[in-house]
Amino acid sequence: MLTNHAFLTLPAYGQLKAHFEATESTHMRDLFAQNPDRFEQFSLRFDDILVDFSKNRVTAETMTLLRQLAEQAGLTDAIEKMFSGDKINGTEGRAVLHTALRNRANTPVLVDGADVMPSVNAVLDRMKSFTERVRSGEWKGYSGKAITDVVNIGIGGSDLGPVMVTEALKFYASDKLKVHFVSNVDGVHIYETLQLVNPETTLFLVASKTFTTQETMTNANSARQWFLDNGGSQHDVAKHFAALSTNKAEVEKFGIDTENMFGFWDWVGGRYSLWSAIGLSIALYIGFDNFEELLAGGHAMDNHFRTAPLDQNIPATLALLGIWYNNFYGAQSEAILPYDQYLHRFAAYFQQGDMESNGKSVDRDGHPVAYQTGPIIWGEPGTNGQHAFYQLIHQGTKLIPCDFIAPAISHRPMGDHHRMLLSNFFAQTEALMNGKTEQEAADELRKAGKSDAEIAQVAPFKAFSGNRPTNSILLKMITPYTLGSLIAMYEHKIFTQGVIWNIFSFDQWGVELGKQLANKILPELEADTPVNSHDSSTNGLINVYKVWRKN
Ligand SMILES: O=P(O)(O)OC[C@H]1O[C@](O)(CO)[C@@H](O)[C@@H]1O
Repeated sequence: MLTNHAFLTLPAYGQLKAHFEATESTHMRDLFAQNPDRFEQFSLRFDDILVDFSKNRVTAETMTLLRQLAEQAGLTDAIEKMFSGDKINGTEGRAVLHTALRNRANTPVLVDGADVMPSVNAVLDRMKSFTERVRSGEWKGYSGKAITDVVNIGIGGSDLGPVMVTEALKFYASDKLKVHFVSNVDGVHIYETLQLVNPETTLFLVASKTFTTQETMTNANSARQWFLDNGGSQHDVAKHFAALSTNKAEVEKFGIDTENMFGFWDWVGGRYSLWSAIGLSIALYIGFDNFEELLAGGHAMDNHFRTAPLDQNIPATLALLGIWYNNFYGAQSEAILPYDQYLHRFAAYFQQGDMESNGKSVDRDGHPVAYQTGPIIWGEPGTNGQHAFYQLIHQGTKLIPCDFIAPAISHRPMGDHHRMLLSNFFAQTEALMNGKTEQEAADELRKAGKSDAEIAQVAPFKAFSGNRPTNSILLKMITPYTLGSLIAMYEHKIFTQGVIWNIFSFDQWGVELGKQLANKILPELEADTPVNSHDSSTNGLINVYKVWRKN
């Protein structure tokens, strides 16, 4: 278990508070003017990833104090505990070992005294041979045809990771196999997906750690019914349905041949499971070699996180910067802005990764926290975001630290597109940092021939305060390996913050209450008789629904 501490009483917290008060009004423009080496001093490289954090409201002293905060919170010890299989998920009594899933060094990792690596490798071997059989066409559907479409049915961590990675690595995909994802219990999702596929050539992957999740089981049942109604027989289900789960009993109950079950373990959190059997849709889509590259990239970042000193440690640095804004500047959110269309689901993926992990308000002793924990994560790919919400980032009243992510080389070089995209990537962080003074705005207007009256009227609106923090994460190219490293980098950032805030990052009790209430309401929706067992709002809504659904 992790060592507990009181975040607000860590000596470095008090020092940071005083440092914040003394430096809050410093403008990054001045920091850059004073220090020509700022980029070298405040950027880190890892393989083909450059993390430039120089456009943050920090000095060398800020970073030193933040690192002291991490040390005082026991980060080094916590990292070792996670990697070595300690049961750091305290409320569920579980180890947290997604790192073992990508442990390409194959060094033993012990849980309750037993090495998990042989089981990890055995599942990977089965995934490999299954992937090869499906991709080569050797695996046949019931009418003897090869598989052309894979439909992954899952939700949350059993969906978002595979969706994000298959989109991000589309360049590596085979054109013989399409992937589709069904997550929402809204029948529209499965209906529309089934319109696109043929039962003879479709493989359904039912992806659920627990195999009890309402949305997934409902969609899986509808998919099986559709399969049976459209030419498949009960006997043929084995050729068209596979399960990715930890729950063998429920898989059997559903009727999936356990030969077609790819297992994982309770020490894999749902939102950290793309590296496990949950990644089968990824392996099928991009091939097993590429899936292994993804694992290798994640493993390389694990080694970096575990061994690099704090001043060289990329995930820890990003985590500390996040804490600086979250706990001292009072920033409520962080934006993730990938300048790469293939990464268009990256922010959505880390909405779950971060918000389900660190959206907690009770510390590891079970006491309410008296400080802010996990931020709101949001974002869209650049340049679309620029034409939607960047106005608020540039000139709104809120401080929104942003991560800008871009590859130097595009997989699809089309004319000048990539250069234009990157000119926006570079320009935005420069603009957010520098801003534009009212005087500069007035000078521009004067040059454009505006009168003094016009200038006085318009210049205030054309001024930008700047001093808005950004990290620039420049990758050489989005390959399976770099993507693996990038994902692991964010995972460890989230972990580091959870350690410093003294919260449990690997449970998610907050999603339970809504599930329980939905289960209570579901039978109440059957009859047309009005309900009166809830508050007046809930009763009112249900009763209007009961009237309206009749038309
Ligand atoms: O894989 P399962 O068990 O279907 O769970 C799906 C998702 O539901 C949650 O438990 C809660 O949203 C997530 O953590 C998880 O990723």
